[in-house]
Order: sequence, then structure tokens, then C-alpha cells
Amino acid sequence: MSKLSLPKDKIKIVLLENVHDNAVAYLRSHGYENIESHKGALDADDLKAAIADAHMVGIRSRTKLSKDVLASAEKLMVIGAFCIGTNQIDLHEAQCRGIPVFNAPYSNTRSVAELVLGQVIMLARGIPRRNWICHEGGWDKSAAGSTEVRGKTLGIVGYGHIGTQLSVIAEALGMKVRFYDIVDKLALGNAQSCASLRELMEVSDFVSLHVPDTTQTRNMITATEIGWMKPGSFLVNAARGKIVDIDALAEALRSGHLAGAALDVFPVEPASVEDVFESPLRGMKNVILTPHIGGSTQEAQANIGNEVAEKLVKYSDNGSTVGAVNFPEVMLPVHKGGSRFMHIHRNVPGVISRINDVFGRRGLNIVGQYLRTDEKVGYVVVDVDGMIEPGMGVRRELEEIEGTIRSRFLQCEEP
Ligand SMILES: NC(=O)C1=CN([C@@H]2O[C@H](COP(=O)(O)OP(=O)(O)OC[C@H]3O[C@@H](n4cnc5c(N)ncnc54)[C@H](O)[C@@H]3O)[C@@H](O)[C@H]2O)C=CC1
Ligand SMILES: O=C(O)CCC(=O)C(=O)O
Repeated sequence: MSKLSLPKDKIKIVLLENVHDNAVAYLRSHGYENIESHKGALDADDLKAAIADAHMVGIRSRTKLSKDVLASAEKLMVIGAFCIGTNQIDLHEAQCRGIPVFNAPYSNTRSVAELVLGQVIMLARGIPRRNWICHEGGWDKSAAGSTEVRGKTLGIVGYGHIGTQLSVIAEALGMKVRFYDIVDKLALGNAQSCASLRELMEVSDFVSLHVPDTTQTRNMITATEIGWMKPGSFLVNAARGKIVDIDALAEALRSGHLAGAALDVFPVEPASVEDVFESPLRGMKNVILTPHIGGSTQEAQANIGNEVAEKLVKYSDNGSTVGAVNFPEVMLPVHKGGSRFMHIHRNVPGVISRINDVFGRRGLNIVGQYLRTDEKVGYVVVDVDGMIEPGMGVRRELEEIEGTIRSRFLQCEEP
């Protein structure tokens, strides 16, 4: 039996954007019953109201956890991003507030790779336009502009979890794969790296983007980079909308320099199903538009639900920050008995010795101490013998140490 400094029935969890039921089931099976689920994302004011007293928040890509929103959630102790991208969260602000953010780095990657490959084939066969014509009662049976993908070159920008899977399945279809990454990557199969983005854009029949949204990748593909692409080639973006200058892309499609494009992500995406989707690409018959569904498969969502819920529970029950994207990672042994204190502080000199003093003065025996720091924040977990009663004031004294951001404690009777 373990006890948290805040009992589980007092821990409020808010899940947004239709997080999969597996997450709810996992949290419930670990004693977390106070769960509020919302189908969609909320605008800033409604979001602030919904998470004002929440201890855990689970979101996907549409919920913006800005500095301002985080400031309104004073009790928030951990965030779960039930997706890969975490650009919708002010990670720095979360860290400064002592809030680790966990995501699911693998669970939807296959789904994205499959969608992209499907889009590549659809573009090669001119399906967006032909589909449109059939819906309007027409019948364009010509082979004009249609090709196989076999033997064509697929250029992958960002050779990470998604890019590499796309590489393998594209080669299985007989495509030639070239990739460009800022980090040296092992080329899978017969794929070959390009020395520069320009080289990749120049040699590819299809360019597919799989980089994260960073200051380096914002507007990575502008009129200049599109200009390097072969006339009649195609662009696919299932990464993040701000990576591509959408007006430049629209112009290249209008002028015929590009033969088509498939977009799953956009610089501005509707926050909810009620909002109208606006884009200069709407109405273009050589463009596939999908509503950010690269990772939206039953398999991916079910796996993500389990994966992120497990990380939230491990952090809450045990203190583990393994897999946190904005926080020093502390790997902890299972807590077998006694008391465990978790202390998050600004990374300034002297904090650890003051923490040890608090235990030393009381004659409490430290049986394990786990510390990780980064430039800004330190996270130390201290295991001590025996059951420390809240009345002893250990936690209060720990919180009085200068630089403290927050602390928690956990008691565990011998199993
Ligand atoms: N459409 C959708 O529903 C989904 C979209 N995504 C997006 O796809 C992105 C990629 O996902 P993963 O492959 O899992 O990420 P990853 O982190 O495994 O791979 C990203 C790769 O991009 C490279 N990279 C970073 N900056 C670069 C730059 N400036 N130039 C060239 N390469 C660069 C990295 O070195 C890394 O190899 C995610 O960050 C997310 O934004 C992810 C899942 C679903
Ligand atoms: O499924 C989602 O909400 C977002 C998918 C995505 O873009 C991601 O995992 O980064």
C-alpha cells in the first residue's frame, strides 16, 4: 500500500481531445478515479477554467498550453502529451514550474508512415483530381500524368522514427530513397543520405517532411527550397504546418512547377470541429488535404493511451521522470518501503547539502538518493528508512530551502 502526499482521490485529471479510453482505464486501474474527459480542445479561457484545479492534464496536438495558460493551473504537477509533437506546450515554462511533460515518441509513427506512402501513390496517379471528377459525374480514364512509384525517388527530410519507417516501406515498393537529416543517421536498406537539403530537393520526385517544429525548421520550405524541386514533382507534409510557407506552396501548385501536394498539417488548424478550416490550398484539385490525422488510427491511439497513462502513473506513484521531454530524467528503483521525497529546485549551488541537512538533523537514514540536473532545474529523489509522519514537518522544511520549486512525498509500507 502506498500513500502519496496528495491522496489519489484528490488528484484531478483532465483529459482533452478525445484521448483514448485505454488511458482512462489505465489510470482507473491504478486508483485514479477523478478523471474529467473532454471530446475536443478548448479555447484559452475555457481551458484555463477546466484545468484551474487539475493536477494532471492530458492533451493531443490542438491544446495550446501556453505560459499564460500554465500560470492559471497552479496545482498542475504533470502533463501528458498523447502524441509525439510537444510544440503546443511551453516546455520551458512547464519546466520552470516543476512540471514534467511526457509524450509517446513511437506509438503513432507507423500510422503516419502508412498514410504518407498512400498519399504518395495517390499523387502519382492523379487521384485527387480524378476522384473529384468522378464525384461530379465525369470519367477521366486517361493515363496522362499517371505514373507508378516504382523506380521514383522519395526524398525524406528528417530521418527519425517516421522517416526511417517510411524509407523501409517505400523501398519495399521499389522506390529509391534519399534522406536529409542534421544528425548523422544510419541509412536503412539501400537508402542514401544527401549532403544538403538542396541536393535532396533537386533529386527527388516526391519530397516528404518528417522534422519536428523547431526554430530551425519553421519556414524551412519557402519559395527558394520549392524552386529547387524538380518541375512536376510533389511535396508531402505530415510533420508540422509551420515548416512550409503555405503561400509559396500554393503559388508553386498554381504555376504548375509542382504537380501536386498532400498536406496533413497546416500553419493554422481549427481548434474544434465547429471552426472552419481556412487554407489557400482549398479547392486545388491536385492537392490532398487531411485534417491532421497522420496518427489517428485505432492502433496508434490505443497504444498511446496506455503508453502516456503509464508514464503519468509512474511519475505520480513512484517519481520516475524517464521519458520526460523537458525534465532531468531520474530512473528509480521500485519503491519497496519507507518514505520517498521528491524535490524539484532551481539548479543553484547548495540545495542538495541543505536537503541532506534536513534529514541529518532528524537522524533520518538516507537509503537512496537519485539526482539529475540540467542547466535550469534539479530533481532529487531521496529514500529514507521508516514511515515519516506528515506532522514531522520534513516536507515543509524542504520547501523552505531557497530555490525550491515544489516537492512531493510518498510512503510505502513493506509489501
Ligand atoms: N501528422 C501527424 O499526425 C503526426 C505528425 N508528427 C510530426 O512528425 C514529426 C517527426 O516525428 P518523428 O519521426 O517521430 O520524430 P524524430 O524525432 O524521431 O525524427 C525527427 C528527425 O528530424 C531530424 N531533424 C531535426 N531538425 C532537422 C532539420 N532542421 N533538418 C533536417 N532534419 C532535422 C532529427 O535529427 C530527427 O532525425 C514530429 O515531431 C511531429 O511534429 C508525428 C506524429 C503524428
Ligand atoms: O494525434 C494527434 O493529436 C497529433 C498527432 C501528432 O501530430 C503528433 O503525434 O505529433
